[in-house]
Amino acid sequence: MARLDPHSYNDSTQPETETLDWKARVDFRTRRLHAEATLTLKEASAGPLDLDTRDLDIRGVVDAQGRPLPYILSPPEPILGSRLRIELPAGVKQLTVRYRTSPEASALQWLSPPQTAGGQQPFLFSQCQAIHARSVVPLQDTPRIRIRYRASLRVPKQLKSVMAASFVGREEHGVEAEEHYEMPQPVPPYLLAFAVGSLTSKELGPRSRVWAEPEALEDAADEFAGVDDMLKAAESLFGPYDWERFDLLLMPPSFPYGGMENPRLTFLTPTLIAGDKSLVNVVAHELAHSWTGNLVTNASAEHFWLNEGFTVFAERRILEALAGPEVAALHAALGRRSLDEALHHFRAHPQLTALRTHLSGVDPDEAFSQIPYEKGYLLLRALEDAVGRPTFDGFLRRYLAKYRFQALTTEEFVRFTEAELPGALAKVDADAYLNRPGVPESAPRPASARLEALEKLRGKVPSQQDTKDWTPTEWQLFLESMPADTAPGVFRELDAKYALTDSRNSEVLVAWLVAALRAGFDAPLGRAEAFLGEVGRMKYLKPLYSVLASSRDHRKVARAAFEKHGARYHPIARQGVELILARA
Ligand SMILES: CC/C=C\C/C=C\C[C@@H](O)/C=C/C=C/C=C\[C@@H](O)CCCC(=O)O
Ligand SMILES: [Zn+2]
Repeated sequence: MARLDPHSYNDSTQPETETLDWKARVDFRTRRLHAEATLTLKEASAGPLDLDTRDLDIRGVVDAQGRPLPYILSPPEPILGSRLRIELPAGVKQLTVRYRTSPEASALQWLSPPQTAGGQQPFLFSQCQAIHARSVVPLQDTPRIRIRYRASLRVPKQLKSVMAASFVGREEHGVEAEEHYEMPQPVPPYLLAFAVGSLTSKELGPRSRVWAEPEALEDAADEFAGVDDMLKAAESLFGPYDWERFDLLLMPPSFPYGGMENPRLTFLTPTLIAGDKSLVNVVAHELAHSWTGNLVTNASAEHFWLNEGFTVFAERRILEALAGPEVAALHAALGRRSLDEALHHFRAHPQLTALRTHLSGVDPDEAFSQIPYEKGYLLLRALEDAVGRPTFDGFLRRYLAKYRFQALTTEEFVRFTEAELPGALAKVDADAYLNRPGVPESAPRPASARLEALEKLRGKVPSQQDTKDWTPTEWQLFLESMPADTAPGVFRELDAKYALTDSRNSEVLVAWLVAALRAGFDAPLGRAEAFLGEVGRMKYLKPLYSVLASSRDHRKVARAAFEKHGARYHPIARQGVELILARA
Protein backbone atom coordinates (compact mmCIF):
# COMPACT_ATOMS: atom_id res chain seq x y z
CA MET A 1 0.00 0.00 0.00
CA ALA A 2 1.47 3.36 -1.01
CA ARG A 3 -0.41 6.60 -0.60
CA LEU A 4 1.42 9.39 -2.38
CA ASP A 5 -1.20 12.09 -1.92
CA PRO A 6 -2.29 12.84 1.66
CA HIS A 7 -5.69 13.94 0.38
CA SER A 8 -6.63 10.81 -1.50
CA TYR A 9 -7.31 7.18 -0.67
CA ASN A 10 -5.60 6.32 -3.94
CA ASP A 11 -3.11 3.50 -3.53
CA SER A 12 -0.39 3.94 -6.12
CA THR A 13 0.11 0.18 -6.40
CA GLN A 14 -3.41 -0.14 -7.83
CA PRO A 15 -4.28 0.45 -11.49
CA GLU A 16 -4.98 4.00 -12.58
CA THR A 17 -8.14 5.20 -14.28
CA GLU A 18 -7.70 6.08 -17.92
CA THR A 19 -11.16 7.28 -18.88
CA LEU A 20 -14.39 8.23 -17.22
CA ASP A 21 -17.83 7.94 -18.81
CA TRP A 22 -20.16 9.98 -16.68
CA LYS A 23 -23.94 10.24 -16.98
CA ALA A 24 -25.91 12.43 -14.61
CA ARG A 25 -29.51 13.58 -14.35
CA VAL A 26 -29.74 16.98 -12.69
CA ASP A 27 -32.69 17.11 -10.30
CA PHE A 28 -33.24 20.66 -9.07
CA ARG A 29 -36.20 19.58 -6.92
CA THR A 30 -34.20 17.23 -4.69
CA ARG A 31 -30.85 18.95 -5.34
CA ARG A 32 -29.27 15.67 -6.34
CA LEU A 33 -27.47 14.23 -9.33
CA HIS A 34 -28.65 10.73 -10.18
CA ALA A 35 -25.58 9.38 -11.84
CA GLU A 36 -23.42 6.57 -13.04
CA ALA A 37 -19.68 6.65 -13.50
CA THR A 38 -17.92 4.10 -15.69
CA LEU A 39 -14.20 3.95 -15.03
CA THR A 40 -11.93 2.26 -17.53
CA LEU A 41 -8.60 1.31 -16.02
CA LYS A 42 -5.23 1.50 -17.74
CA GLU A 43 -4.85 -2.23 -17.18
CA ALA A 44 -6.96 -5.09 -15.92
CA SER A 45 -6.16 -6.10 -12.40
CA ALA A 46 -7.43 -8.35 -9.64
CA GLY A 47 -7.80 -7.14 -6.05
CA PRO A 48 -8.97 -3.98 -4.34
CA LEU A 49 -9.48 -0.69 -6.12
CA ASP A 50 -9.83 2.31 -3.78
CA LEU A 51 -11.83 5.33 -4.89
CA ASP A 52 -12.45 8.65 -3.17
CA THR A 53 -16.04 9.60 -2.39
CA ARG A 54 -17.76 12.13 -0.19
CA ASP A 55 -21.43 11.97 0.79
CA LEU A 56 -22.27 9.74 -2.19
CA ASP A 57 -25.21 7.39 -1.89
CA ILE A 58 -23.80 4.30 -3.64
CA ARG A 59 -26.49 2.16 -5.28
CA GLY A 60 -24.29 -0.55 -6.75
CA VAL A 61 -21.12 -1.42 -8.63
CA VAL A 62 -21.10 -3.64 -11.73
CA ASP A 63 -18.57 -4.85 -14.27
CA ALA A 64 -18.79 -4.30 -18.05
CA GLN A 65 -21.24 -7.22 -18.34
CA GLY A 66 -23.51 -5.80 -15.63
CA ARG A 67 -22.41 -8.36 -13.01
CA PRO A 68 -22.37 -6.95 -9.47
CA LEU A 69 -18.95 -6.35 -7.92
CA PRO A 70 -18.45 -6.48 -4.16
CA TYR A 71 -17.62 -3.18 -2.47
CA ILE A 72 -17.24 -1.59 0.95
CA LEU A 73 -17.93 2.06 1.66
CA SER A 74 -15.93 3.09 4.73
CA PRO A 75 -17.26 5.53 7.33
CA PRO A 76 -16.48 9.13 6.36
CA GLU A 77 -13.29 10.79 7.50
CA PRO A 78 -13.82 14.56 7.96
CA ILE A 79 -11.26 15.74 5.37
CA LEU A 80 -10.96 12.79 2.99
CA GLY A 81 -14.55 11.56 2.86
CA SER A 82 -15.28 7.83 2.50
CA ARG A 83 -13.11 5.26 0.82
CA LEU A 84 -15.02 3.12 -1.66
CA ARG A 85 -13.15 -0.17 -1.94
CA ILE A 86 -14.21 -2.32 -4.88
CA GLU A 87 -12.99 -5.90 -5.13
CA LEU A 88 -12.02 -6.55 -8.73
CA PRO A 89 -12.01 -10.15 -9.97
CA ALA A 90 -9.18 -11.06 -12.37
CA GLY A 91 -9.46 -9.55 -15.83
CA VAL A 92 -11.78 -6.63 -14.97
CA LYS A 93 -10.77 -3.42 -16.69
CA GLN A 94 -14.04 -1.54 -16.53
CA LEU A 95 -16.55 -0.93 -13.78
CA THR A 96 -19.65 1.21 -13.32
CA VAL A 97 -20.73 2.82 -10.05
CA ARG A 98 -24.41 3.81 -9.78
CA TYR A 99 -25.02 6.48 -7.18
CA ARG A 100 -26.64 9.76 -6.30
CA THR A 101 -25.04 12.86 -4.84
CA SER A 102 -26.08 14.53 -1.61
CA PRO A 103 -27.92 17.89 -1.58
CA GLU A 104 -24.92 18.98 0.53
CA ALA A 105 -22.29 17.78 -2.00
CA SER A 106 -19.28 19.97 -1.21
CA ALA A 107 -18.48 20.66 -4.88
CA LEU A 108 -21.96 21.80 -5.82
CA GLN A 109 -23.96 24.92 -5.21
CA TRP A 110 -27.63 24.78 -6.06
CA LEU A 111 -29.10 28.25 -6.48
CA SER A 112 -32.77 29.12 -6.33
CA PRO A 113 -34.08 31.56 -8.99
CA PRO A 114 -33.80 34.68 -6.78
CA GLN A 115 -30.05 34.01 -6.47
CA THR A 116 -29.55 34.47 -10.21
CA ALA A 117 -29.38 37.54 -12.48
CA GLY A 118 -32.65 36.65 -14.25
CA GLY A 119 -34.49 35.56 -11.13
CA GLN A 120 -36.64 33.04 -13.03
CA GLN A 121 -34.64 29.83 -13.31
CA PRO A 122 -32.45 27.82 -10.90
CA PHE A 123 -28.72 27.47 -11.38
CA LEU A 124 -26.20 24.79 -10.47
CA PHE A 125 -22.42 24.93 -10.58
CA SER A 126 -19.45 22.87 -9.48
CA GLN A 127 -16.17 23.93 -7.87
CA CYS A 128 -13.96 20.86 -7.45
CA GLN A 129 -10.56 22.25 -6.46
CA ALA A 130 -8.88 20.98 -4.39
CA ILE A 131 -10.62 17.77 -3.25
CA HIS A 132 -14.32 18.19 -3.96
CA ALA A 133 -14.63 16.20 -7.20
CA ARG A 134 -15.21 13.13 -5.02
CA SER A 135 -18.55 14.59 -3.87
CA VAL A 136 -19.74 14.48 -7.51
CA VAL A 137 -18.02 11.39 -8.97
CA PRO A 138 -16.42 8.38 -7.25
CA LEU A 139 -12.86 8.44 -8.58
CA GLN A 140 -9.17 8.58 -7.79
CA ASP A 141 -9.31 12.20 -6.71
CA THR A 142 -5.66 13.08 -6.92
CA PRO A 143 -4.01 15.32 -9.53
CA ARG A 144 -1.39 12.61 -10.02
CA ILE A 145 -3.95 10.69 -12.06
CA ARG A 146 -5.25 12.45 -15.16
CA ILE A 147 -8.37 11.25 -16.93
CA ARG A 148 -10.02 11.75 -20.27
CA TYR A 149 -13.78 11.77 -20.02
CA ARG A 150 -17.11 11.73 -21.81
CA ALA A 151 -20.15 13.12 -20.04
CA SER A 152 -23.91 13.34 -20.58
CA LEU A 153 -25.99 15.73 -18.51
CA ARG A 154 -29.78 15.45 -18.45
CA VAL A 155 -31.25 18.84 -17.53
CA PRO A 156 -34.67 20.55 -17.62
CA LYS A 157 -35.32 21.41 -21.27
CA GLN A 158 -35.52 25.19 -20.69
CA LEU A 159 -31.98 25.18 -19.26
CA LYS A 160 -28.54 24.83 -20.82
CA SER A 161 -25.59 22.99 -19.36
CA VAL A 162 -21.99 23.99 -20.01
CA MET A 163 -18.95 21.93 -19.22
CA ALA A 164 -15.17 22.35 -19.17
CA ALA A 165 -15.06 20.04 -22.17
CA SER A 166 -15.96 19.99 -25.84
CA PHE A 167 -19.73 20.13 -26.58
CA VAL A 168 -20.87 17.18 -28.69
CA GLY A 169 -24.64 17.64 -28.99
CA ARG A 170 -28.08 17.98 -27.43
CA GLU A 171 -31.24 15.92 -27.75
CA GLU A 172 -34.59 16.67 -26.22
CA HIS A 173 -36.64 14.00 -24.46
CA GLY A 174 -40.02 15.34 -23.25
CA VAL A 175 -39.40 17.93 -20.54
CA GLU A 176 -35.69 17.20 -20.42
CA ALA A 177 -32.68 17.65 -22.67
CA GLU A 178 -29.58 15.51 -22.72
CA GLU A 179 -26.32 17.28 -23.52
CA HIS A 180 -23.14 15.44 -24.40
CA TYR A 181 -19.52 16.41 -23.83
CA GLU A 182 -16.10 15.03 -24.44
CA MET A 183 -12.78 15.96 -22.86
CA PRO A 184 -10.06 14.60 -25.13
CA GLN A 185 -7.13 16.03 -23.14
CA PRO A 186 -6.33 14.21 -19.89
CA VAL A 187 -7.09 16.39 -16.86
CA PRO A 188 -6.68 16.08 -13.11
CA PRO A 189 -10.05 15.45 -11.41
CA TYR A 190 -10.16 18.88 -9.77
CA LEU A 191 -10.65 20.36 -13.26
CA LEU A 192 -13.89 18.52 -13.85
CA ALA A 193 -16.45 21.34 -14.02
CA PHE A 194 -19.95 22.13 -15.20
CA ALA A 195 -22.83 24.52 -14.68
CA VAL A 196 -26.53 24.46 -15.54
CA GLY A 197 -28.81 27.46 -15.83
CA SER A 198 -30.49 29.90 -18.14
CA LEU A 199 -27.38 30.46 -20.22
CA THR A 200 -26.64 32.02 -23.53
CA SER A 201 -23.40 32.99 -25.26
CA LYS A 202 -21.71 35.58 -27.42
CA GLU A 203 -18.62 35.13 -29.59
CA LEU A 204 -15.53 37.07 -28.48
CA GLY A 205 -13.04 35.78 -31.03
CA PRO A 206 -12.14 32.75 -33.15
CA ARG A 207 -11.37 30.64 -30.07
CA SER A 208 -13.51 32.28 -27.39
CA ARG A 209 -17.07 32.99 -26.44
CA VAL A 210 -18.57 34.14 -23.18
CA TRP A 211 -21.50 32.36 -21.52
CA ALA A 212 -23.77 34.19 -19.11
CA GLU A 213 -27.36 34.59 -18.12
CA PRO A 214 -29.04 36.68 -20.86
CA GLU A 215 -29.43 39.66 -18.50
CA ALA A 216 -25.65 39.82 -17.93
CA LEU A 217 -24.38 38.77 -21.37
CA GLU A 218 -23.74 42.13 -23.07
CA ASP A 219 -21.85 43.62 -20.12
CA ALA A 220 -19.76 40.46 -19.85
CA ALA A 221 -19.00 40.48 -23.59
CA ASP A 222 -17.88 44.14 -23.39
CA GLU A 223 -15.73 43.55 -20.33
CA PHE A 224 -13.96 40.51 -21.77
CA ALA A 225 -13.75 41.69 -25.38
CA GLY A 226 -9.93 41.68 -25.26
CA VAL A 227 -9.61 37.97 -24.59
CA ASP A 228 -8.28 37.06 -28.03
CA ASP A 229 -5.41 39.57 -27.72
CA MET A 230 -4.64 38.04 -24.35
CA LEU A 231 -4.59 34.56 -25.84
CA LYS A 232 -2.18 35.66 -28.55
CA ALA A 233 0.09 37.41 -26.04
CA ALA A 234 0.14 34.30 -23.85
CA GLU A 235 0.97 32.04 -26.80
CA SER A 236 3.86 34.25 -27.81
CA LEU A 237 5.23 33.92 -24.29
CA PHE A 238 4.54 30.29 -23.42
CA GLY A 239 3.97 28.44 -26.69
CA PRO A 240 0.88 27.11 -28.49
CA TYR A 241 -2.42 26.96 -26.59
CA ASP A 242 -3.21 23.27 -26.11
CA TRP A 243 -6.90 23.35 -25.22
CA GLU A 244 -8.47 24.51 -28.52
CA ARG A 245 -11.08 26.78 -26.92
CA PHE A 246 -10.78 29.41 -24.21
CA ASP A 247 -14.43 30.10 -23.36
CA LEU A 248 -15.58 32.07 -20.33
CA LEU A 249 -18.54 31.54 -18.04
CA LEU A 250 -19.85 34.46 -16.01
CA MET A 251 -20.91 32.95 -12.72
CA PRO A 252 -23.68 34.05 -10.37
CA PRO A 253 -22.54 36.36 -7.52
CA SER A 254 -22.22 33.52 -5.00
CA PHE A 255 -19.24 32.03 -6.85
CA PRO A 256 -16.65 32.05 -4.03
CA TYR A 257 -13.53 32.81 -6.09
CA GLY A 258 -12.37 35.42 -8.59
CA GLY A 259 -11.98 32.77 -11.22
CA MET A 260 -11.41 29.07 -11.69
CA GLU A 261 -9.21 27.80 -14.48
CA ASN A 262 -11.49 25.01 -15.70
CA PRO A 263 -9.98 24.03 -19.06
CA ARG A 264 -11.82 25.25 -22.16
CA LEU A 265 -14.28 27.08 -19.88
CA THR A 266 -12.90 29.46 -17.27
CA PHE A 267 -15.40 30.35 -14.53
CA LEU A 268 -15.38 34.06 -13.58
CA THR A 269 -16.99 36.03 -10.78
CA PRO A 270 -19.36 38.83 -11.86
CA THR A 271 -17.37 41.17 -9.56
CA LEU A 272 -14.97 41.52 -12.50
CA ILE A 273 -17.57 43.53 -14.43
CA ALA A 274 -16.27 47.01 -13.62
CA GLY A 275 -17.38 48.57 -16.90
CA ASP A 276 -13.84 49.56 -17.91
CA LYS A 277 -11.93 46.24 -18.27
CA SER A 278 -9.85 47.21 -15.24
CA LEU A 279 -10.09 43.79 -13.55
CA VAL A 280 -9.21 41.56 -16.48
CA ASN A 281 -5.93 40.57 -14.83
CA VAL A 282 -8.04 37.72 -13.35
CA VAL A 283 -8.77 36.54 -16.91
CA ALA A 284 -5.02 36.70 -17.61
CA HIS A 285 -4.47 34.60 -14.49
CA GLU A 286 -6.96 31.91 -15.50
CA LEU A 287 -5.61 31.89 -19.05
CA ALA A 288 -2.06 31.48 -17.73
CA HIS A 289 -3.24 28.33 -15.92
CA SER A 290 -3.72 26.75 -19.37
CA TRP A 291 0.06 26.26 -19.23
CA THR A 292 0.88 26.37 -15.52
CA GLY A 293 -1.51 24.18 -13.54
CA ASN A 294 -3.70 22.64 -16.22
CA LEU A 295 -0.87 21.43 -18.44
CA VAL A 296 1.85 21.13 -15.79
CA THR A 297 0.09 20.22 -12.58
CA ASN A 298 0.94 20.06 -8.89
CA ALA A 299 1.20 16.45 -7.72
CA SER A 300 -0.92 17.25 -4.65
CA ALA A 301 -2.12 20.23 -2.61
CA GLU A 302 1.26 20.09 -0.83
CA HIS A 303 2.84 21.46 -4.02
CA PHE A 304 0.06 23.95 -4.83
CA TRP A 305 2.62 26.73 -5.31
CA LEU A 306 3.73 25.01 -8.53
CA ASN A 307 0.28 25.78 -9.92
CA GLU A 308 -0.22 29.21 -8.45
CA GLY A 309 3.26 30.73 -8.14
CA PHE A 310 4.00 29.92 -11.78
CA THR A 311 0.58 31.21 -12.79
CA VAL A 312 0.98 34.56 -11.04
CA PHE A 313 4.38 34.86 -12.70
CA ALA A 314 2.85 34.06 -16.10
CA GLU A 315 -0.16 36.34 -15.46
CA ARG A 316 2.16 39.31 -14.81
CA ARG A 317 4.18 38.52 -17.92
CA ILE A 318 0.94 38.64 -19.93
CA LEU A 319 -0.02 41.95 -18.29
CA GLU A 320 3.42 43.33 -18.98
CA ALA A 321 3.15 42.32 -22.65
CA LEU A 322 -0.28 43.93 -23.01
CA ALA A 323 -0.13 46.95 -20.69
CA GLY A 324 3.54 47.54 -19.94
CA PRO A 325 5.93 47.03 -17.03
CA GLU A 326 4.45 49.82 -14.86
CA VAL A 327 1.09 48.04 -14.75
CA ALA A 328 2.75 44.70 -13.98
CA ALA A 329 4.71 46.38 -11.16
CA LEU A 330 1.50 47.81 -9.65
CA HIS A 331 0.05 44.30 -9.57
CA ALA A 332 3.24 42.94 -8.05
CA ALA A 333 2.98 45.59 -5.33
CA LEU A 334 -0.62 44.58 -4.61
CA GLY A 335 0.57 40.99 -4.50
CA ARG A 336 3.28 41.82 -1.98
CA ARG A 337 0.73 43.52 0.28
CA SER A 338 -1.56 40.48 0.14
CA LEU A 339 1.42 38.21 0.88
CA ASP A 340 2.35 40.23 3.97
CA GLU A 341 -1.26 40.05 5.17
CA ALA A 342 -1.36 36.28 4.64
CA LEU A 343 1.92 35.84 6.53
CA HIS A 344 0.43 37.79 9.41
CA HIS A 345 -2.77 35.75 9.26
CA PHE A 346 -0.82 32.47 9.44
CA ARG A 347 1.63 33.69 12.10
CA ALA A 348 0.51 30.93 14.47
CA HIS A 349 1.01 28.31 11.70
CA PRO A 350 4.42 29.19 10.25
CA GLN A 351 4.70 25.77 8.63
CA LEU A 352 1.87 26.82 6.27
CA THR A 353 3.92 29.77 5.05
CA ALA A 354 6.59 27.61 3.36
CA LEU A 355 5.89 26.90 -0.31
CA ARG A 356 6.33 23.16 0.08
CA THR A 357 3.68 22.26 2.65
CA HIS A 358 3.02 19.06 4.61
CA LEU A 359 -0.72 18.66 4.75
CA SER A 360 -1.52 15.25 6.25
CA GLY A 361 -4.54 15.91 8.43
CA VAL A 362 -4.97 19.46 7.06
CA ASP A 363 -7.93 20.44 4.91
CA PRO A 364 -6.60 22.16 1.74
CA ASP A 365 -9.40 24.71 1.95
CA GLU A 366 -8.06 25.74 5.36
CA ALA A 367 -4.45 25.93 4.19
CA PHE A 368 -5.44 28.07 1.21
CA SER A 369 -4.01 31.59 1.16
CA GLN A 370 -2.13 34.01 -1.08
CA ILE A 371 1.20 32.53 0.08
CA PRO A 372 1.62 29.91 -2.69
CA TYR A 373 0.61 32.59 -5.19
CA GLU A 374 2.78 35.49 -4.13
CA LYS A 375 5.71 33.80 -2.40
CA GLY A 376 5.87 31.41 -5.37
CA TYR A 377 5.87 34.42 -7.69
CA LEU A 378 8.73 36.00 -5.73
CA LEU A 379 10.84 32.84 -5.97
CA LEU A 380 10.37 32.74 -9.74
CA ARG A 381 11.09 36.46 -10.05
CA ALA A 382 14.25 35.99 -7.97
CA LEU A 383 15.35 33.19 -10.31
CA GLU A 384 14.54 35.31 -13.35
CA ASP A 385 16.55 38.22 -11.92
CA ALA A 386 19.43 35.86 -11.09
CA VAL A 387 19.81 34.30 -14.54
CA GLY A 388 18.36 37.06 -16.73
CA ARG A 389 15.10 37.04 -18.66
CA PRO A 390 16.20 35.29 -21.87
CA THR A 391 17.76 32.39 -19.93
CA PHE A 392 14.75 32.15 -17.63
CA ASP A 393 12.33 32.18 -20.57
CA GLY A 394 14.19 29.25 -22.12
CA PHE A 395 14.04 27.42 -18.80
CA LEU A 396 10.29 28.03 -18.55
CA ARG A 397 9.69 26.70 -22.06
CA ARG A 398 11.70 23.55 -21.32
CA TYR A 399 9.87 23.07 -18.01
CA LEU A 400 6.50 23.31 -19.78
CA ALA A 401 7.64 20.95 -22.52
CA LYS A 402 9.05 18.33 -20.14
CA TYR A 403 6.10 18.15 -17.76
CA ARG A 404 3.19 18.81 -20.10
CA PHE A 405 0.14 16.72 -19.18
CA GLN A 406 1.98 15.52 -16.09
CA ALA A 407 2.02 16.22 -12.37
CA LEU A 408 5.17 17.06 -10.44
CA THR A 409 6.37 17.68 -6.90
CA THR A 410 8.49 20.49 -5.48
CA GLU A 411 11.37 18.02 -5.21
CA GLU A 412 11.13 17.26 -8.94
CA PHE A 413 11.05 21.01 -9.64
CA VAL A 414 14.26 21.39 -7.60
CA ARG A 415 15.99 18.56 -9.49
CA PHE A 416 14.91 19.96 -12.86
CA THR A 417 16.02 23.50 -11.96
CA GLU A 418 19.39 22.31 -10.60
CA ALA A 419 20.03 20.57 -13.90
CA GLU A 420 18.79 23.42 -16.10
CA LEU A 421 20.05 26.45 -14.17
CA PRO A 422 23.02 25.13 -12.18
CA GLY A 423 23.65 27.16 -9.02
CA ALA A 424 20.62 29.45 -9.47
CA LEU A 425 18.59 27.95 -6.63
CA ALA A 426 21.46 28.41 -4.18
CA LYS A 427 22.07 31.94 -5.44
CA VAL A 428 18.54 33.06 -4.54
CA ASP A 429 18.39 30.91 -1.36
CA ALA A 430 15.48 28.92 -2.82
CA ASP A 431 15.41 26.72 0.26
CA ALA A 432 14.21 29.73 2.28
CA TYR A 433 11.23 30.09 -0.04
CA LEU A 434 10.49 26.41 -0.39
CA ASN A 435 11.04 25.02 3.06
CA ARG A 436 11.14 27.87 5.53
CA PRO A 437 8.46 30.21 6.85
CA GLY A 438 8.18 33.88 5.92
CA VAL A 439 9.84 35.67 3.01
CA PRO A 440 13.60 36.14 2.67
CA GLU A 441 14.83 39.72 3.10
CA SER A 442 16.51 39.40 -0.28
CA ALA A 443 13.19 38.76 -2.11
CA PRO A 444 12.61 41.07 -5.11
CA ARG A 445 10.71 44.27 -4.34
CA PRO A 446 8.50 45.78 -7.05
CA ALA A 447 9.80 49.18 -8.12
CA SER A 448 8.55 51.72 -10.66
CA ALA A 449 8.01 55.45 -11.10
CA ARG A 450 4.27 55.12 -10.47
CA LEU A 451 4.85 53.14 -7.29
CA GLU A 452 7.23 55.85 -6.06
CA ALA A 453 4.68 58.55 -6.78
CA LEU A 454 2.05 56.59 -4.84
CA GLU A 455 4.34 56.06 -1.89
CA LYS A 456 4.77 59.84 -1.52
CA LEU A 457 1.01 60.26 -1.14
CA ARG A 458 0.58 57.52 1.45
CA GLY A 459 -1.97 58.58 4.12
CA LYS A 460 -2.68 61.94 2.44
CA VAL A 461 -5.58 63.29 0.40
CA PRO A 462 -4.18 63.46 -3.13
CA SER A 463 -5.11 66.36 -5.41
CA GLN A 464 -7.08 66.00 -8.64
CA GLN A 465 -3.80 66.73 -10.39
CA ASP A 466 -2.15 63.80 -8.55
CA THR A 467 -4.90 61.35 -9.44
CA LYS A 468 -5.81 62.44 -12.95
CA ASP A 469 -4.00 59.50 -14.57
CA TRP A 470 -4.59 56.92 -11.86
CA THR A 471 -5.90 53.55 -12.89
CA PRO A 472 -8.24 51.67 -10.52
CA THR A 473 -5.19 49.57 -9.58
CA GLU A 474 -3.44 52.68 -8.29
CA TRP A 475 -6.52 53.64 -6.32
CA GLN A 476 -6.64 50.16 -4.84
CA LEU A 477 -2.99 50.26 -3.87
CA PHE A 478 -3.30 53.76 -2.44
CA LEU A 479 -6.27 52.71 -0.29
CA GLU A 480 -4.77 49.41 0.81
CA SER A 481 -1.65 51.29 1.90
CA MET A 482 -3.49 53.81 4.11
CA PRO A 483 -1.88 53.72 7.57
CA ALA A 484 -4.21 52.15 10.16
CA ASP A 485 -4.10 55.31 12.28
CA THR A 486 -5.21 57.69 9.49
CA ALA A 487 -7.71 60.20 10.92
CA PRO A 488 -11.40 59.70 9.92
CA GLY A 489 -11.37 63.25 8.51
CA VAL A 490 -8.99 62.14 5.75
CA PHE A 491 -11.57 59.55 4.64
CA ARG A 492 -14.38 62.12 4.77
CA GLU A 493 -12.38 64.39 2.50
CA LEU A 494 -11.46 61.52 0.18
CA ASP A 495 -15.07 60.44 -0.23
CA ALA A 496 -16.29 64.00 -0.77
CA LYS A 497 -13.68 64.51 -3.47
CA TYR A 498 -13.66 61.09 -5.18
CA ALA A 499 -17.02 59.42 -4.31
CA LEU A 500 -15.25 56.19 -3.44
CA THR A 501 -18.34 54.74 -1.76
CA ASP A 502 -19.93 54.71 -5.24
CA SER A 503 -17.02 52.96 -6.96
CA ARG A 504 -18.06 50.32 -9.53
CA ASN A 505 -14.69 48.64 -9.25
CA SER A 506 -15.09 45.91 -6.64
CA GLU A 507 -11.38 45.95 -5.67
CA VAL A 508 -11.39 49.71 -5.13
CA LEU A 509 -14.69 49.55 -3.29
CA VAL A 510 -13.55 46.83 -0.88
CA ALA A 511 -10.18 48.50 -0.27
CA TRP A 512 -12.06 51.73 0.45
CA LEU A 513 -14.66 50.16 2.75
CA VAL A 514 -12.07 48.22 4.74
CA ALA A 515 -9.71 51.20 5.16
CA ALA A 516 -12.50 53.64 6.06
CA LEU A 517 -14.30 51.39 8.53
CA ARG A 518 -11.02 50.31 10.13
CA ALA A 519 -10.19 53.99 10.71
CA GLY A 520 -13.59 54.67 12.28
CA PHE A 521 -15.13 56.56 9.33
CA ASP A 522 -18.63 55.07 9.38
CA ALA A 523 -20.38 56.88 6.53
CA PRO A 524 -19.94 53.94 4.08
CA LEU A 525 -21.33 51.39 6.56
CA GLY A 526 -24.61 51.11 4.64
CA ARG A 527 -22.72 50.42 1.40
CA ALA A 528 -20.69 47.72 3.15
CA GLU A 529 -23.87 46.08 4.46
CA ALA A 530 -25.47 46.16 1.02
CA PHE A 531 -22.35 44.81 -0.69
CA LEU A 532 -22.34 41.78 1.64
CA GLY A 533 -25.71 40.92 0.12
CA GLU A 534 -24.51 41.41 -3.44
CA VAL A 535 -21.41 39.20 -3.59
CA GLY A 536 -20.18 35.82 -2.41
CA ARG A 537 -16.50 36.09 -3.38
CA MET A 538 -14.46 35.14 -0.33
CA LYS A 539 -11.75 37.64 -1.20
CA TYR A 540 -14.27 40.37 -0.32
CA LEU A 541 -16.45 38.71 2.30
CA LYS A 542 -13.56 37.83 4.59
CA PRO A 543 -11.95 41.29 4.96
CA LEU A 544 -15.32 43.02 5.17
CA TYR A 545 -16.69 40.71 7.84
CA SER A 546 -13.33 40.86 9.66
CA VAL A 547 -13.24 44.65 9.80
CA LEU A 548 -16.84 44.80 10.95
CA ALA A 549 -16.35 42.06 13.53
CA SER A 550 -13.24 43.76 14.92
CA SER A 551 -15.26 46.76 16.10
CA ARG A 552 -17.62 46.47 19.05
CA ASP A 553 -20.01 48.93 17.35
CA HIS A 554 -20.14 47.04 14.08
CA ARG A 555 -20.15 43.45 15.29
CA LYS A 556 -23.94 43.45 15.42
CA VAL A 557 -24.07 44.72 11.85
CA ALA A 558 -21.81 41.84 10.76
CA ARG A 559 -23.93 39.24 12.54
CA ALA A 560 -27.15 40.70 11.12
CA ALA A 561 -25.71 40.75 7.59
CA PHE A 562 -24.66 37.12 7.91
CA GLU A 563 -28.06 36.18 9.30
CA LYS A 564 -29.66 37.85 6.28
CA HIS A 565 -27.33 36.75 3.49
CA GLY A 566 -25.36 33.76 4.81
CA ALA A 567 -27.70 31.14 3.36
CA ARG A 568 -26.96 32.48 -0.12
CA TYR A 569 -23.18 32.19 0.20
CA HIS A 570 -21.33 29.16 -1.11
CA PRO A 571 -20.81 26.62 1.74
CA ILE A 572 -17.06 27.21 1.74
CA ALA A 573 -17.58 30.98 2.06
CA ARG A 574 -20.24 30.49 4.71
CA GLN A 575 -17.83 28.39 6.72
CA GLY A 576 -15.10 31.06 6.43
CA VAL A 577 -17.39 33.85 7.60
CA GLU A 578 -18.77 31.73 10.45
CA LEU A 579 -15.22 31.27 11.70
CA ILE A 580 -14.57 35.03 11.59
CA LEU A 581 -17.76 35.77 13.52
CA ALA A 582 -17.15 33.00 16.04
CA ARG A 583 -13.70 34.41 16.83
CA ALA A 584 -15.00 37.99 17.20
C1 LIG B 1 -1.11 25.35 0.68
C2 LIG B 1 -2.45 25.36 0.08
C3 LIG B 1 -2.87 24.04 -0.32
C4 LIG B 1 -3.89 23.72 -1.04
C5 LIG B 1 -4.92 24.62 -1.49
C6 LIG B 1 -5.56 24.14 -2.73
C7 LIG B 1 -6.81 24.40 -3.00
C8 LIG B 1 -7.61 25.10 -2.01
C9 LIG B 1 -8.99 25.42 -2.32
O1 LIG B 1 -9.48 26.20 -1.27
C10 LIG B 1 -9.34 25.92 -3.66
C11 LIG B 1 -8.94 27.05 -4.19
C12 LIG B 1 -9.43 27.54 -5.45
C13 LIG B 1 -9.04 28.69 -5.96
C14 LIG B 1 -9.54 29.25 -7.16
C15 LIG B 1 -9.20 30.46 -7.60
C16 LIG B 1 -8.26 31.40 -6.90
O2 LIG B 1 -7.18 31.71 -7.74
C17 LIG B 1 -8.97 32.65 -6.47
C18 LIG B 1 -8.14 33.58 -5.65
C19 LIG B 1 -8.97 34.54 -4.85
C20 LIG B 1 -9.87 35.43 -5.65
O3 LIG B 1 -9.41 36.11 -6.56
O4 LIG B 1 -11.08 35.48 -5.39
ZN1 LIG C 1 -4.81 30.42 -9.91
